[in-house]
Amino acid sequence: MRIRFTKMQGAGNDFVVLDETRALLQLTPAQYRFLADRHFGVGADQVLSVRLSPAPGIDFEYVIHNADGGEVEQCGNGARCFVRYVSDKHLTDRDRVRVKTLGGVIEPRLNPDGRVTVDMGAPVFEAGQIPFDRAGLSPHEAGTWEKWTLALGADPASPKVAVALVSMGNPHAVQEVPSVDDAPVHTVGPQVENHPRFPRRVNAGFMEVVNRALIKLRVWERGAGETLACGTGACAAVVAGIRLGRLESRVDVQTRGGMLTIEWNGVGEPVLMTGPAVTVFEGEIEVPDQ
Ligand SMILES: N[C@H](CCC[C@H](N)C(=O)O)C(=O)O
Repeated sequence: MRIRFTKMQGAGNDFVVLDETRALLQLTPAQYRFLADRHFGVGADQVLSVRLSPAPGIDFEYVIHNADGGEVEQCGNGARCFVRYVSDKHLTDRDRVRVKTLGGVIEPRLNPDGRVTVDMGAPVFEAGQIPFDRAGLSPHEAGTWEKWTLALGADPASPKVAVALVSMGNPHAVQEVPSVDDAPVHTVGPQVENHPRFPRRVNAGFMEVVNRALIKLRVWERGAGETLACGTGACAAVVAGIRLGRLESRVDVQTRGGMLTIEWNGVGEPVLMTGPAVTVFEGEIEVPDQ
């Protein structure tokens, strides 16, 4: 099957964007993996599908697949690219749209300065909330949303990490580190991602607090590995830091791919994320029938 795609990136988190407003492509997980493959396909962290919505008051549906082919609830950097895409393709004449994802309704809007702000909705804290269900807990793991101790091995003497559990529609386990440059992202990241505490896996954030208005962040993403930036991960890290009294209500997040700005005014309030959204190139590719 030959399909057209648009390659986009938001702070270096990159995407294959598919226009499904006229017809659904009905791709398989293997075909999503092919599109995301950096050697045999286009190459991306996620594949984003743009669809119309039948629901009143909702303009579009936004379907997100990770590079491993799995469908997930939310993608923040992708949401900025989403509104840039529908505006550039004249699929809407408005700068602000309401978009339904598996993880809830979000509202991205184009700003005059070319950056994009997304109302990401309100965060959810682990309290037996989905997807932080309690299945698979071993006796020596326990805690509250802000300090959940994860044993990184079956042996009781194995190393442990303390994470803050925040859902932005998709699940995040954030730990504070003295330096993101020295953080064990590629060893501890996969261990947290695949920990039995998270039956649907989890995104593993590593946050360095520089001051009350600036953090550095690296994220080992569920289903994609370390990305240059993670929008929902930036939201989750800042929300955790604010609730723990470590950060102000407006924080710049320095990622390896660029700067994001997160604003949050407290529990029950929406998280606003602002950052770049760039179209890199358009293309066509023959996708194997799998
Ligand atoms: N890997 C994430 C989805 C993409 C999130 C990230 N790219 C973002 O910008 O929020 C998950 O499995 O929940």
